[in-house]
Amino acid sequence: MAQDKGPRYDRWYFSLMAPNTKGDKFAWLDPTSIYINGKAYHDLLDDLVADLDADEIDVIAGLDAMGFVLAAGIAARIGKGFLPIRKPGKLCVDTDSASMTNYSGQTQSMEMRLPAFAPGTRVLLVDQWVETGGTMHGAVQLVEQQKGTVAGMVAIVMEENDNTKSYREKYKVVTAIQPGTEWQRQANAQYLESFKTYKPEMAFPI
Ligand SMILES: O=P(O)(O)OC[C@H]1O[C@H](OP(=O)(O)OP(=O)(O)O)[C@H](O)[C@@H]1O
Repeated sequence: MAQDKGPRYDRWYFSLMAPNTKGDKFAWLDPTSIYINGKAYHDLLDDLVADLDADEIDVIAGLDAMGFVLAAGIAARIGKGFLPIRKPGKLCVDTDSASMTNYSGQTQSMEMRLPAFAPGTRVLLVDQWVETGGTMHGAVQLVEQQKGTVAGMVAIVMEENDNTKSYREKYKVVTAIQPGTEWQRQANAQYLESFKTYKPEMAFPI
């Protein structure tokens, strides 16, 4: 029997996200379990693509590493190209660099090929998850350094804080978990009630 998606504010695939079992050095959850299951991954892409206007986007930038998975999926769905924004030292071509501090508290750089696009190009930024917003800040800098325009931001969720509030005010932000919902509240608290019943088998592909 086909899995019912559930309402937009309470999609079934949200509860496939896995809790951290490795402690403080790691992110508090792992959304990649969604990607294992074809129905879940495509229901997620359906939700993200539904709120995008392809006519307002020239290229989809994915943030290293797991942002690549969603960015490439969205690019394929809406017929756009894919631009990787990478962690440092990965690209073997000329690069621009931007500094950012993420949830771990460490300041790192991010890199994008130079040049990547013509001035005025509209770039959609896609990441898996936005916690502090630091990684997105690095990506915004890279786009603006090459005189591109940020066409919007996409993630499974954007936790709510001062950084991300400014993103919602300034850009079109599309998230699977939407503001004002119980799932958003739990994401802000960095604990999902679904962790209590989560089992890896729930995401198995068959
Ligand atoms: O909003 P922030 O505090 O910057 O955190 C969000 C970033 O952290 C996670 O990636 P991570 O750097 O752990 O790398 P990964 O994609 O390789 O798992 C996530 O996918 C974002 O890229």
